[in-house]
Amino acid sequence: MAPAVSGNNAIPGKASFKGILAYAKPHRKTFFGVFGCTLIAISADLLQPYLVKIAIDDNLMIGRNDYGMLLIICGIYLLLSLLSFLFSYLQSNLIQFAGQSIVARIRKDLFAHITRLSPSFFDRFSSGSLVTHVSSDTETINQFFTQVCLSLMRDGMTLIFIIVLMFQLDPVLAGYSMLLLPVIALIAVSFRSYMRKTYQASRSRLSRLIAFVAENLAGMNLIQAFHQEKEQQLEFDERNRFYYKANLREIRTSVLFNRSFDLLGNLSIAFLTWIGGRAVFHHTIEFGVLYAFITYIRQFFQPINAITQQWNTLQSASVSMERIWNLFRTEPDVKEAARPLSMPESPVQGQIDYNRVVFGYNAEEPVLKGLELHIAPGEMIGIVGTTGAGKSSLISLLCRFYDVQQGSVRIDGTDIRDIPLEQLQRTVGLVQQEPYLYSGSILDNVRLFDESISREDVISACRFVGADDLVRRLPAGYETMLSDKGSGLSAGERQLISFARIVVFQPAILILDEATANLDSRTEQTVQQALQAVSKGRTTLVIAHRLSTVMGADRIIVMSAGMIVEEGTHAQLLRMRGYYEQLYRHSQGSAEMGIG
Ligand SMILES: Nc1ncnc2c1ncn2[C@@H]1O[C@H](COP(=O)(O)OP(=O)(O)OP(=O)(O)O)[C@@H](O)[C@H]1O
Repeated sequence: MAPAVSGNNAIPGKASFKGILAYAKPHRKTFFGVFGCTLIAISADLLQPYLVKIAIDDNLMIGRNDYGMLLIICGIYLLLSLLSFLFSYLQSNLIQFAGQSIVARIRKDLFAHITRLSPSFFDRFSSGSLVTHVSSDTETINQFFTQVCLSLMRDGMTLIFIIVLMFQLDPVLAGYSMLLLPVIALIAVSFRSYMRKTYQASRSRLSRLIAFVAENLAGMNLIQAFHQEKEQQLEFDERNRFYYKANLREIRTSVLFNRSFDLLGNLSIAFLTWIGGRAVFHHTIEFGVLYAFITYIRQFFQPINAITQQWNTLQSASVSMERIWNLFRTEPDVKEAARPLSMPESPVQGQIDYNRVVFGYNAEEPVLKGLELHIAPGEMIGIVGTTGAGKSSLISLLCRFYDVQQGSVRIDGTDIRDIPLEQLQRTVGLVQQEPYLYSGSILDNVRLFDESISREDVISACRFVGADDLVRRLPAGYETMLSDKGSGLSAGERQLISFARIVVFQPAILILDEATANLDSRTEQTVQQALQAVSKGRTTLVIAHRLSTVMGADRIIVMSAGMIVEEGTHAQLLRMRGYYEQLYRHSQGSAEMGIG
């Protein structure tokens, strides 16, 4: 499995925190609003026990029996409750609005950034871990704003207010209560590191589980074809069990922590009732003060507990921030030139030069070793060779999925690294063995959602490649919706749709990667005809395992171990009696035996 973008043990860096916080800046006013609402809601909440204390000490206990005053106190109490309700509601809505907006923006930028990354990045990172970053990591950041920030603000303020009110009521009792602070801090700190570990273990196991499911779903047909269901099930069970155990451990720790806090809270109430009760007996404090104190001490634990409970979220948020920030910092390997040059000829002629190209997926192991290849405008080149010879690598370089390590690839004399990426993408059209079809209509799949291309252009392109009849036979014609990479169409039909794309977008250079390898001979014929039609007037490179696909090419190059070992027309190569002739004889044998 590919590793996560950054390890789970990543130390939350300042840079990542600052970077993510920059997303919160436009919402400064909202955060001020939240602060204001919190201040009003807390004040309203905390004044209530104080009111009861006034009612007890200044009215009930001294036998004043002032009904009017009692009624006013009850009225104010009710009003404070309403205020607290209203401003708490406002505060929650405001913080949710800010959090959701921030995260929606991060998700948008993240997705845009991922789509700009080079194929080498996707070689390294599994789609499963990327799904986790875009979905759950951003959600954790939302929790950071809506839970951690809110709790720090609300519970932090509550704590300060309670301490002030306690000292104002009775400094001695308040002093006793403060004795509890170090005990609370000790418990919080001792649990902290353990909780962090359990949390991280559970997160990394969950991300491994998600990645496994995503990879399995993507390759389900292969798993079923090779009867790997049992093996995969065993592997899944193992990962599932690991996650289950880690999750249970995390929950157990968290419950133990919370219950210890409850226990401590109850012990302190007992302690205060003892000390305060004695003081009431000795008339050193009033009964209302003791009542207010007991109420405050209950409320005293709540914010501390709430803040420490946020520790988990803070931990996960810092890990998520670090991972997302690392992703943002990942630069595409293939970059736009600092000063891009446009190709001199317009329209593009389609001359291609590979000049002493050295390339490898890692620098130590070159796949192409000083390759030299020159292709004239409009020429059709067939590329053949054994598996792993470097055929796909050759065309990946022309599409600039990767950059050469030495030498250069040029189109019409311009190094492709100097050509603006968008112009290069328009110049080089690629039809892969398994053309990618999007969820959407046939119409949109041909014009790649480019509304500036008319329906008529799409229809005439389909007619040109011989796909019009097949599209019209579909239930909704050009509006037929394809789902799941066009699973309703045959391989040949998907191929024809991708040819129609080429006709619509008119690239000067066309690349076909084993485009007809999967087709039956009748469909192959249709596709061959389409290929002939599409390749007319443009430089075409065709990689084929079936020699029949490239026999008519202007030139065939034969590759082996990253080098061109033979080249010429079909007839010339046969006359050489070399590598190509062997391949040809082998393919003839296979055809006679009904293979390939
Ligand atoms: N993304 C990649 N990361 C690392 N190595 C790769 C990658 N793609 C290909 N290779 C390696 O580079 C070498 C050349 O591969 P390439 O796909 O270019 O050969 P090919 O001739 O197209 O083979 P095939 O006919 O099997 O598709 C092989 O050894 C292959 O294992």
